[in-house]
Amino acid sequence: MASKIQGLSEEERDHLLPLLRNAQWVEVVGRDAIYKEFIFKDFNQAFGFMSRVALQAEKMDHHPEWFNVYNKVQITLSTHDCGGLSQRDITLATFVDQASVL
Ligand SMILES: C[C@H](O)[C@H](O)[C@H]1CNC2=NC(N)=NC(=O)C2=N1
Repeated sequence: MASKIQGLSEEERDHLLPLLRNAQWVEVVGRDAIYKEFIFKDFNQAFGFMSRVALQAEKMDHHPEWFNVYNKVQITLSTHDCGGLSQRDITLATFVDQASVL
C-alpha cells in the first residue's frame, strides 16, 4: 500500500508560498498547485532543461505537468496522490529553478 503523501500544512504554506512567489512561482487559480513559465535562448536550451528535470522527476518519482513550445516551458506542480501541494512539489520546484540556470 503506497504511503499516503501528506499535503502541506497551513504553517508550511505560510512559510513556503512567499518564498515560491519571490522565485516567480504563482498559485494556480481554482487548484492547489503552483505554476511558472521559463523562457530559454532556443529549443535546445529548453529541452536540455527539460531533460535535467525529467531525470530528477524519475529519481523522485514526482513528475511535473508541463508544456513546451520552442524555447518556452510552462510547468505546473501538484501532488496527485494527495490532491494538492506537498513537500515533494517544493523540492521539485527548487530543483527546477536550479536546473533553469545551468
Ligand atoms: C505510481 C507512482 O509512484 C505515483 O503515481 C507517483 C508518480 N508521480 C507523481 N507525480 C506527481 N506530481 N504527483 C504524484 O502523486 C505522483 N505519484
